Amino acid sequence: MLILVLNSGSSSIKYQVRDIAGRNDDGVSRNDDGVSGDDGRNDDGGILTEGLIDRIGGSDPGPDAVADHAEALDRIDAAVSAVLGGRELDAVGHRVVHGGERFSEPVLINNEITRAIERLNPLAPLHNPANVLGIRAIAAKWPTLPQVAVFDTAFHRTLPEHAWRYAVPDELYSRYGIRRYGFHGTSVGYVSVRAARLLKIQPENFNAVIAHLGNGASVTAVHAGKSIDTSMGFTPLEGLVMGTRSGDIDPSILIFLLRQGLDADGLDELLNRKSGLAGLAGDNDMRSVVEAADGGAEAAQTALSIASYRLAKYIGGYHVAVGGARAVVFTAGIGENSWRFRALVADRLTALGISLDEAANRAHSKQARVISTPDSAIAVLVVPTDEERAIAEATAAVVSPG
Ligand SMILES: Nc1ncnc2c1ncn2[C@@H]1O[C@H](COP(=O)(O)OP(=O)(O)O)[C@@H](O)[C@H]1O
Ligand SMILES: CC(=O)OP(=O)(O)O
Ligand SMILES: [Mg+2]
Repeated sequence: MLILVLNSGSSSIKYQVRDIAGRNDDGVSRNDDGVSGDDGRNDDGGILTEGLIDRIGGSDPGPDAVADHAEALDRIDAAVSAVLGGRELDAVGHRVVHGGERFSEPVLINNEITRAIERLNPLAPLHNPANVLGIRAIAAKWPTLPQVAVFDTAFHRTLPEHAWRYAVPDELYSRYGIRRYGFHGTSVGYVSVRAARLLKIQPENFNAVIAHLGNGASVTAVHAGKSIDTSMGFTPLEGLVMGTRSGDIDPSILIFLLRQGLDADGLDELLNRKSGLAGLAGDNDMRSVVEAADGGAEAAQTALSIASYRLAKYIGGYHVAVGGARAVVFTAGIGENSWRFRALVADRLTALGISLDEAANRAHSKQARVISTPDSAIAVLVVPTDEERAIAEATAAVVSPG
């Protein structure tokens, strides 16, 4: 079964065409939890083509600059047509960031579902609009092709009420659905299973803190394999310091700024697009921020310090929430690639008895691996995420169940 997966992030679209049946023909079985192999190994079987179009709408207009998600989709269409060579796609699986209260499982998309996803746009302003654009572009091009939505929020449906409810009158929840939803769930669920297997722990017995650090960043407390708390909330703005998002701030700051004359759009722009690393250091890309910090730029050094401190505080809290984590796991763009940022975070966790193996932390690798010393009280892992794979398998299951 040929599945095209579209993963529209805020600054990038990752795409992949996977042959799900081909993988099974190769003798690799699909496990119930959607992760093949029991040793944390990355199994790349079945990928026909894949690509990443990043720095969409970025500030530096290079020769390969991509203006927006629509232009990115045109490029993807050309690349995919070239490898299909006359074969036809069986389905498209979309990463959809916000599923609201309604969607807790992957669903087959129709016009009504697309409109429901679109109605959630205000709750994920950097993401759902891009997701909807992708769904409509595919429907226009291949009107009969089944499309499936796989939601970032679904993995967090296990949050207990003390974690999902905000301390505000119930009307805000009952009338507007204001609660913690949590995001990056497809990634965190996948990474959690792989991390557990790497440590030879049954995934359903695994307690861990998982940090998904991309342009958007969140950290999740996993207890017995399930999400019990997570740093993103009603929208993907709460929690950690991100590329362009502030993460946690005192809500009174919004009230103060409203009274100063800033309107809702202005606040949205300020906190979702002009804050985080971009607001502190003038650049949303971790590579540039680390480079600037190394070059002596104080604003970049301060930005790294604030971001690593914020994450370390959450890790300490979630270690308590899960009743003692067996592992702290880093994943996504920054988590997988920035040894500098991992070291800054780990340096703040010595009170938990965490110690990094410096050489292992610095080593370049695409493999899931342990980067702590053997005597570290909690194992520290880098586990590459594979949202596309998880989405392809969920899509296949919806399109041809059983
Ligand atoms: N080699 C690297 N070193 C440091 N940071 C990196 C590296 N590669 C990617 N990143 C960072 O990863 C982030 C993007 O992560 P990604 O998971 O692709 O984000 P998203 O899916 O939200 O677009 C950016 O901040 C980028 O700078
Ligand atoms: C939910 C979210 O922030 O996603 P991303 O990290 O892809 O921007
Ligand atoms: Mg991402």
